[in-house]
Amino acid sequence: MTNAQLTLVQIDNYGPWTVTPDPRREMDLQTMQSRLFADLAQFIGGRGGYVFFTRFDNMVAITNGLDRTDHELLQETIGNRYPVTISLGTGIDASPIVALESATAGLQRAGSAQDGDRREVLSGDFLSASERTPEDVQIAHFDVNDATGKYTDQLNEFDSFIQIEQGYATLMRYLREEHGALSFFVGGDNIISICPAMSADDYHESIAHVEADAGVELKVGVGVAETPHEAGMDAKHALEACRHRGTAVELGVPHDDVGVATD
Ligand SMILES: Nc1nc2c(ncn2[C@@H]2O[C@H](COP(=O)(O)OP(=O)(O)OP(=O)(O)O)[C@@H](O)[C@H]2O)c(=O)[nH]1
Repeated sequence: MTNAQLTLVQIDNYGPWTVTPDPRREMDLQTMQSRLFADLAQFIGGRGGYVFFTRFDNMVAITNGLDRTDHELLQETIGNRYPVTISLGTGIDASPIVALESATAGLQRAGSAQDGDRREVLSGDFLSASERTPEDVQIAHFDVNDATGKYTDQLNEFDSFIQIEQGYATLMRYLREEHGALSFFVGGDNIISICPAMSADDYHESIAHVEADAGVELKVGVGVAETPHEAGMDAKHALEACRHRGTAVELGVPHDDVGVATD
């Protein structure tokens, strides 16, 4: 059984800040948001977690392996270096969406995202070392089949983007509704999902649904481990196994099983 620790990252009072005293230059906001995401990715990724940019003012992380002290340090270092602060809510559950619901509830109980005096909230629980197991995190790494040949080398960038986003929209909704999984576009033609304990059949059905609904063909590699980094690396190796074997779904392929490089 999986046991995901999710962290909701919310920029405090960001809406008002973007227009105070006057609306700020959009490219300055984009620069700040993407630098903040880069710093979160480095901090959380360096400790074995994954963070996704989602809407930038709110970001979702899977933080198995990060404890309360790590979260406090993250708030402190962002507060020291940025013109904004962040609140963090955590939740733990076998179902990723339930974990995120409880992470969200902690912040919502403390006040609104746009309360000027609700700052640097840290709410929720953390997995203790003794609770952690090698089955806690299931990561699925989806990739569009031959995106280069079908889209990038054929269509202009905007029409390629529409195709990829349609596949993403269909997949994210299906996995959310059928399995309580959380899916994030990570660039190119790649989608990474935080999943509960799902079977190969579940993944085959997900891929079939996206092909039928959006006309986008996917393959997926899946990894299971104690931390997002380890599960995510196994998922990438499993995706390489799909390419080598011509399969649509590969689960937990050992690194040396398909003649691909190990990390
Ligand atoms: N975030 C992320 N992006 C990747 C990764 N691998 C590839 N990409 C992106 O995906 C794009 C397409 O690469 P591929 O998926 O390898 O190419 P493809 O044409 O779809 O070919 P096949 O996947 O082999 O069918 C690249 O230009 C990158 O932007 C990855 O591991 N993570």
